[in-house]
Amino acid sequence: MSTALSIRAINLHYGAAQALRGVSIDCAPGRITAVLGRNGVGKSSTLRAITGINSVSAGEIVFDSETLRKTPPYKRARMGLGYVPQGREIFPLLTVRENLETGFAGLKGKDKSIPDYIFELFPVLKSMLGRRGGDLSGGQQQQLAIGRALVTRPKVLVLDEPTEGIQPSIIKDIGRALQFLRDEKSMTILLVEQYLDFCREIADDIYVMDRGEIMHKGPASDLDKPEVRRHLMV
Ligand SMILES: Nc1ncnc2c1ncn2[C@@H]1O[C@H](COP(=O)(O)OP(=O)(O)OP(=O)(O)O)[C@@H](O)[C@H]1O
Repeated sequence: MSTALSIRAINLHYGAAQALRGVSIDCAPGRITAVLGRNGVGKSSTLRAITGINSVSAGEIVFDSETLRKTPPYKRARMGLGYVPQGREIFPLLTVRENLETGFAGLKGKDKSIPDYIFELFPVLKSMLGRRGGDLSGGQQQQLAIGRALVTRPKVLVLDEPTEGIQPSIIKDIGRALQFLRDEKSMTILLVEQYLDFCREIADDIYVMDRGEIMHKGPASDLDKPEVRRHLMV
């Protein structure tokens, strides 16, 4: 299988505590890969290893045929790795437009624009361009965080729990947006989630984590198997 992003047997430690144990994930181009697992099993740590925020203690991450070793997060972003962090992390005092423009940092002069399709996906951002990020609802902030990542023109989009704390109608909009990015923009998407129904609806491939390890990988339909759900029950 060809991959756009490949995580190979990574370990990650916080001091003496090991958070990831030999985690391997392959993201096929133009598909949505979802990583599921309960709280604290290592989903965010996996994404932070991919983006370079946290260093791995073993294994490797291959993106766009390049092995990322000490590559800092801003260089990974410039290479085309877009990241939507858990909790959104938008800038509350900047306007919506300014938040989106922070995505220009790694772009060449002629590319420094906000693609129109972002406003087609999330019309609310257009109507609120002059408002401060902090004035937006949680769901609107999530749309802004996704929009900001799209401004960077990512080849691979990585999202940490995009449905967390968000109302159902906006979850639907986000699901549709991710499917559009996959189907119309051939984007490769990796997301971590706890919301099973969302993953069953939009994901192609799933990985299930438990206590720092991958316990299962397969098609999204595997979410109906009792032995897979066992790892996800609280
Ligand atoms: N900065 C940190 N320092 C020390 N331990 C950490 C740190 N971040 C995470 N951990 C620990 O590493 C383990 C994995 O955490 P991680 O946040 O990756 O899990 P998660 O599956 O994303 O959970 P959640 O859904 O709650 O975000 C947990 O035991 C957590 O307590």
